[in-house]
Amino acid sequence: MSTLSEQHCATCWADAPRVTEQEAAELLRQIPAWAQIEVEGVAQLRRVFKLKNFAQALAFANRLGELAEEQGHHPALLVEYGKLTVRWWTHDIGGLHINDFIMAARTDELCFEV
Ligand SMILES: C[C@H](O)[C@H](O)[C@H]1CNC2=NC(N)=NC(=O)C2=N1
Repeated sequence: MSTLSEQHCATCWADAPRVTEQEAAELLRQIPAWAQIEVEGVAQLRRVFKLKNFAQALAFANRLGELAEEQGHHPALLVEYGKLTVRWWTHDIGGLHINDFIMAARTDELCFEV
């Protein structure tokens, strides 16, 4: 089976299943720099990338935005001086889908982290 970062997001329907706890634990092992968090009852993946300055954080955010548009799956981004906080979850199902793990892995591939 291909690694997460080689996969593409599938169209996710409103009735698509969330990943199970067991599946999430297995998938998280493939993206060890990410944490699974819960925000207002919604499971999400989060990573804080350390960058040189604001310009680099913004450039990373813009590149990630291009990838999100290509894949039709979009993150929550917080751009700060020297930091970019990225969160992935699937709004349509109110939780985590395999697409979120794919996009977390593909985010790592883009990383300009210093
Ligand atoms: C119509 C459009 O494809 C959908 O609303 C997509 C857009 N991007 C998305 N991104 C994320 N993270 N979750 C979604 O459920 C989602 N849905």
